Amino acid sequence: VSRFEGVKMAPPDPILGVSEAFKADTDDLKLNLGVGAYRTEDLRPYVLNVVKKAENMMLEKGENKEYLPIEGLAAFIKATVELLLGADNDVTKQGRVATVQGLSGTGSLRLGAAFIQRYFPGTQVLISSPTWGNHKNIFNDAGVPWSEYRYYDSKTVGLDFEGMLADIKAAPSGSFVLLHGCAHNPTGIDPTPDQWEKIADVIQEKNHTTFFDVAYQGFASGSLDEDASSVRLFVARGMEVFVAQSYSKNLGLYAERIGAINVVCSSSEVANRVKSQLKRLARPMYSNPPVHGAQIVANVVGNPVLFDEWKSEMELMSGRIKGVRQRLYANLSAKDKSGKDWSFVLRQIGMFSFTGLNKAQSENMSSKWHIYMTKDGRISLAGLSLSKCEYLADAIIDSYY
Ligand SMILES: Cc1ncc(COP(=O)(O)O)c(CNOCC(=O)O)c1O
Repeated sequence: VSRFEGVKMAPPDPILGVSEAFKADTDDLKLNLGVGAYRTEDLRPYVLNVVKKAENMMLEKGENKEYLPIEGLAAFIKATVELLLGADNDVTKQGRVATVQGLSGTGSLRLGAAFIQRYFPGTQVLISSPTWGNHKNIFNDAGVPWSEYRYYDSKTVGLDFEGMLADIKAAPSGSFVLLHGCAHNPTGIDPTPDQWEKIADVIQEKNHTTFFDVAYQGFASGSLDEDASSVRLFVARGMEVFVAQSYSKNLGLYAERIGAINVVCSSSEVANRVKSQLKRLARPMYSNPPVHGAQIVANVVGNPVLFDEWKSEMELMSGRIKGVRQRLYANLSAKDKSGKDWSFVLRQIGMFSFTGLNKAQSENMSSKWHIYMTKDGRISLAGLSLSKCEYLADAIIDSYY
């Protein structure tokens, strides 16, 4: 008898498990609106032109395969913090940011969580309700307790701003507050600039520390600067913040696992100590990070021509998603005779639309219409083409009523 008899089968991942179900479906009409991965109009994965050009540069130059330092590739670290805070940001110039290359957004969140567990054992992190499916797993496995702040208001299909502020205010002083920098996943609902100011006020009043999760910079609005404005607002106020970054979406480097954890500190002396402890946590976790994705980011950002081309490709990707959002809304409002207001589909930004479909209704979407989405009612518009919007609208209306 095996020693592992007691090991039970794990449940399928709420997001990646949807893709498995999609693959098993043999119907030609099937649509995968589960995983947040960009597809072109003909529903194929997209490798950005700038990524191909950067890789050609690397092949010509010839890269060795030596270990990177624990903190990652120096050129990447310089590029990633400048993208986040702006090239001329004095916080960067003052050396007040501890930046360590992470295994994409997930690994960067995990490293930040490990730091919190080590230096603030028992202190909780507040996460939005709902939030990205993996946030709870990351903090659970890092041994960081979490509780939820109200975020989504199903009545208005908008932000429960009063509830959010109240819950952040009610939390014990010195809690960590996880905020999506832009393109909230799964709701697609972001605070307005004025609301960000009020959120910063409460966090400062309570001596909380913000943990920004920035997985869609440049992908939500098409502008790198606009999508970083919430982070830059908090940093401009002199707040110390954690920021996890990911290049999965905006540079399409999903499987390269490239991201960073940044800790903005009150002085460079503190930043150096924080960075040394982040490295100390990374070393026994994975020792040092992979070079390929870091080199691509460094080459794209470090080359003005490629950087500009990247910006236009991001506008193209976010523009295509805005187009399907509008087409979907047009079909929903034209077909639904009940007079329901579907305009929330237009107001939401980023890769996702939070349809308000419940678990049973989203199951009807897959069983009857072969459309795959997460059980919380989220659909990834990145997996939708203009030509499929009518079919999707029919399915949503059929499932909704
Ligand atoms: C908010 C957020 N943080 C972090 C991440 C981390 O992604 P990665 O580890 O690939 O950088 C993601 C990626 N989402 O995954 C796709 C999906 O929700 O269907 C994310 O959405």
